[in-house]
Amino acid sequence: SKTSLLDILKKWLRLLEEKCCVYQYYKVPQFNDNMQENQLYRQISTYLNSLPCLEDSNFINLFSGYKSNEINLLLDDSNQNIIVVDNFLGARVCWINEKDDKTGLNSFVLKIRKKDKRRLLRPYLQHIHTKFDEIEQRGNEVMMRLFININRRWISVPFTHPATFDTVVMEQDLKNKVKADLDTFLKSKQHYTRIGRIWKRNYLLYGPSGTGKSTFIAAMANFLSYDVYEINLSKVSNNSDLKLLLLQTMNKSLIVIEDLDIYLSYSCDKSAALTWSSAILNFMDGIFSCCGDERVMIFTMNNKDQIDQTVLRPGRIDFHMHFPLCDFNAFKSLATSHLGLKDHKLFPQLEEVFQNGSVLSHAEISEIMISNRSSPSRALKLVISAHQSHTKLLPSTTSDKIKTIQTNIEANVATKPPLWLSKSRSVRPVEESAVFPQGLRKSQSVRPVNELGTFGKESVNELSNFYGLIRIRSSRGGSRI
Ligand SMILES: Nc1ncnc2c1ncn2[C@@H]1O[C@H](COP(=O)(O)OP(=O)(O)OP(=O)(O)O)[C@@H](O)[C@H]1O
Repeated sequence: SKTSLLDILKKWLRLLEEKCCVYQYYKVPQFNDNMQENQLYRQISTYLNSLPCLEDSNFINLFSGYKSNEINLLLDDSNQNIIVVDNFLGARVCWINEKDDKTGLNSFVLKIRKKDKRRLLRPYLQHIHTKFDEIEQRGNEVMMRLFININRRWISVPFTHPATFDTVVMEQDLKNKVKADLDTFLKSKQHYTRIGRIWKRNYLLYGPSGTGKSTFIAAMANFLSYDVYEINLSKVSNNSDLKLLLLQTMNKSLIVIEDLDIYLSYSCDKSAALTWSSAILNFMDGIFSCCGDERVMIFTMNNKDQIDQTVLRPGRIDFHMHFPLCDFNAFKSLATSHLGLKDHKLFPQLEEVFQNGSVLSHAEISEIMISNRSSPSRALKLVISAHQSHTKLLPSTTSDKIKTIQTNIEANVATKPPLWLSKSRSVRPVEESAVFPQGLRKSQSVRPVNELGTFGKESVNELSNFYGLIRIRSSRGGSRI
């Protein structure tokens, strides 16, 4: 046909042109010799992926987009010799994707006619830079990204965590302090340069599990509109991998290491803790930490007492934030947001039980409220009873939780009846003839005791159900170097 003949002709013309006309080639590797990401490579990749002519390229990946009916075309950098042809100032420029067989690293090769090079090269690269900034700007408005490490590389997914400083329940003063600290940090580029310090800020968030540390990190990211790089240390095999990961992070980002105490705690494995300490110290303020600007590093821990205190000294950690168990004020905020309660007749009683000490995390109270949304009174009673029974809800497996609570109940039932186990709000009267453990009398209003003097299957099921609703983070394991 006419078109295919035209195509063949064009192809021949191109081949002829390549033979006769001298082209200039420019290679843009993805990484430099120090394995630092070449920003130009990133800009070109983003730019090429935005070109409508991408669909004319010889090999392209198709992905479903963010919206359900959207299809995105993306360069496949695992394949080599993919050609994308662009037009700039009336000239034809050609990009070829190459992959080094030995190292497996990618690069882009720009091919332009020699006669065009003076006129085109600089304005074209400037054009790519400007387009990249525009795309990033748009992207940031639409979507931030969460990066996670797979060994020595990052992969990313859209960051869509809805937490904000308004939704995180904590002391307002502390929230304001953090906001002010971040605001000052953002405006302080010149100050940091003047005093010869790297423009970064390190935070330590510490406290029991489920008190909102990770949620607060998400709120900080949303406040700053920064991408988040979450380093999973169990996927990092040594100090240089950690450096490499740091080198590949971008400016204006949050770099997070969660549960650092697991790796640094002397009580577990002293030599591993020492190795990690040195790696983390380098990471926090070593010479490598100066690559890049405007970064906030966040470390979380359950307990900061069992680790080498040099890790926590000023300069390494600039801001310490304690996340305690849920107190009465926090409880009231959760009751408002989760149950729509501003006040309740049980609040005075709740205030009293909280005064004797908090035993539940925000996560645990949230779950009680979420699973009893249809009955706020029941949710409040469960919180009261959990405090009264002084039951720690921390064992990691459901069967352990059930065992723990049963033991607690059996030990305490005579003095502290765990009413919160009862599904019905009214307390069932105890039969005169029933046999009760530990001399329980009928005047004591507790419910689920069977003839054998133990909690029946039904009660254990209730426990299972109750605990099943509590989302406690999986046991905090992880391999070490
Ligand atoms: N202070 C809080 N304000 C609002 N919600 C909270 C708070 N703390 C916990 N939550 C709720 O509990 C869940 C778990 O909290 P989160 O993961 O932030 O706790 P954590 O302190 O990071 O726990 P861990 O130490 O186990 O990582 C969150 O999804 C959130 O819904």
